[in-house]
Amino acid sequence: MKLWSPTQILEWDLITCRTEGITSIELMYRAASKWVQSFTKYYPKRFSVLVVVGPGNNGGDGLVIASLLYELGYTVKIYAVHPSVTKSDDALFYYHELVEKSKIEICYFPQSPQDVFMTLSSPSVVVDALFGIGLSRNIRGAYQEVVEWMNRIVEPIVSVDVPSGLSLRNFKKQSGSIVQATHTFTFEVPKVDFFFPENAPLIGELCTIPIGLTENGLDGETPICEYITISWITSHLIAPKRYSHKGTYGHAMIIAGSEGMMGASILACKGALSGGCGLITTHIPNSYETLIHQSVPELLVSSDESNQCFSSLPKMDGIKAIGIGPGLGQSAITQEALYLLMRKYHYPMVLDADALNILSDNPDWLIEIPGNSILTPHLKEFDRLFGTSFDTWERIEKAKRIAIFYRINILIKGKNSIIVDRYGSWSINSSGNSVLSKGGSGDVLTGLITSLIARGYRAEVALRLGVWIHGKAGDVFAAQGDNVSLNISTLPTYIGRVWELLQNSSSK
Ligand SMILES: NC(=O)C1=CN([C@@H]2O[C@H](COP(=O)(O)OP(=O)(O)OC[C@H]3O[C@@H](n4cnc5c(N)ncnc54)[C@H](OP(=O)(O)O)[C@@H]3O)[C@@H](O)[C@H]2O)[C@@H](O)CC1
Ligand SMILES: [K+]
Repeated sequence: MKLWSPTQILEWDLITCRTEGITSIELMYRAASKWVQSFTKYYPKRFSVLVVVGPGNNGGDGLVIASLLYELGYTVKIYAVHPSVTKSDDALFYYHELVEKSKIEICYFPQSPQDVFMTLSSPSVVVDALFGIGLSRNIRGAYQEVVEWMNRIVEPIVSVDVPSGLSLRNFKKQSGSIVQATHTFTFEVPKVDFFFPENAPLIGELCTIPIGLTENGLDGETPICEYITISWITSHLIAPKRYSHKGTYGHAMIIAGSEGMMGASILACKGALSGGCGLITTHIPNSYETLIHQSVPELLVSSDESNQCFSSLPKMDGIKAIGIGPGLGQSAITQEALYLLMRKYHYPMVLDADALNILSDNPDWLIEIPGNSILTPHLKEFDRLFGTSFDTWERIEKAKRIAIFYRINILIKGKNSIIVDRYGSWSINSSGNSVLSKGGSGDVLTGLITSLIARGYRAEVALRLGVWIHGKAGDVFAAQGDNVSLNISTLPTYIGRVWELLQNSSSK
C-alpha cells in the first residue's frame, strides 16, 4: 500500500470530486457518514458524545458527525474553540444546514471541554475533530489548552482522521501538544507518522475507513513510501523453477557464533534454511564442528583457525551472500577478520549484531562494506552507528543519505520496521508483534534474508521479503491464541507456514 503526504491526500480528494462530479461538501458528508458507521460499532447509543471541533475541514467532519450521531439518537454536545465555530466554507455549510437546525448544544472556549464533558451522562466519549491533515504549525494558546484539557479527560477519545496536533511533516520539529487518542479512525489510508514509535501512544487503536477516493487517483505521483503488505510480497515472489537441483537456488554462508554464543549461529543457520537457498555453509570456531553437525545436519561446515571465535577467512568461491554477526563477539582478532572479509568479498553481506557493534567502533570501515549489502540495526544500534536523531523523520533522512552514499540497504528494526534501500526509497513493514521481541529472533532474520539473496532475490527485495515473512511468522504463531511463549528455535516452522500461505495466495 502506498502512503501519501497530506498535500497528496488533499489533491486526491480534489481528483475524486472532479472524477465523480461531486462537490467537496458532498465528499465531506460521505467521509463523515462512513466514519460514523465505524464509530457506532465501537460506541453504541448508550454513550453520550462530546465533539470537539476546530476551524478547518476536520472540524467540518466533526459537525457532520455530531449531527449524524444526534439523528441516530445519541446525546451529543459540540465544543468549539474558534469563536465563529469554523473558518472553512464547507464546514460553515454544514453548520447552517445541520447543526443550527438541530437542538445540539454548542459550548465555546474559554469554558473547558472537561467542564462540558462533566455535564454528559456516563458512559461518554470525546470525538476529536480539532485538526486533521491541514495542521500547519505547532499548537499553541487556546488550542493547546483545549488539547491538554482533552488529554486529562479519562474517558476514551476517538480522533477523526488524525490525533489533533500531530504534524505529519507539514512542519518540522514537533513540539506542541497532541491529542492522545484511544482510537484513530483515519480516512482512506493510514498516514506515515502513525507507524513511528514515538507516536504509538498518540494513535491508540488504528482503524482505516475507506471513503471511496478514486482508485489509482494518484497514479504518476511518487508516494512517500510503501507500506509492505501481503500484496507487495506476492507480487515480488520468484516462482520456483520446474527443473531444479541444489545448485539452482544459490549458496549462502553464515558466519556467526563464538565461545558461549553458538546458539546464535544455530538460529541464524535455521533461519537461512527456512529461506530456501540450495546450500548453506556455516563458518564457525573449529571446536564446535561436531556440535553444528549434530544440531543442523543440513549444513556444510567451514572451520575457523581459532577454537573460540571468528579469526580467519573461509573459502568463499560460489557464495552468493554472507550473513555475519550474531554471537560473533568483538575481540580484536574478530574485528580484524571482519575488516579483511569486507575488503575481499564482493557480493552482498547481511551485517547484524556484533558486526554492527564492530562497525560502530570503527566508522571509517563503512566504506569497505560490499555494495548492496544490508545493515540490520535496531534503534539503539542505529543511533550508536550514526548518532541520535530528533525523531523518526530525521532518522530516516539520515539513513537515506547513508544508504545512498555507501550503496547499502538499512533495516531499522522495531514494531514497524523501516527499510531504507540504496536508492533512497523506503518502506514500512506491516507484519509482526511482540512475540518476536526476544533474544535470537534477529539471528533467524539475518539467516533468512541472507538465504533469500543467495536464492536470487535482489538484496533490497530480499530485505523487504525477509522482514515481512519473519514478522508474519510471529503473527501466525500469535493467531493460535498465544502471544507470549514463542520459543525462537521453533520460529522457522512458522516461517514455513508463511511460505504455505504465500503459495496459496499466489495461486488464487
Ligand atoms: N479535502 C476534502 O475534500 C476532505 C477533507 N476531509 C477532512 O479535512 C481535513 C483537512 O482539512 P483542512 O485542510 O481544512 O485542515 P484541518 O486539519 O482541518 O486544519 C486546517 C485549519 O486549521 C488552521 N490551523 C492550522 N494549524 C493551526 C494551528 N497550529 N493553530 C491554529 N490553527 C491552525 C488553518 O488555518 P490557518 O490559521 O493556518 O489559516 C485551517 O483553518 C482532513 O483531515 C479530513 O478530516 C474529509 O472530510 C474528506 C474530504
Ligand atoms: K482530529
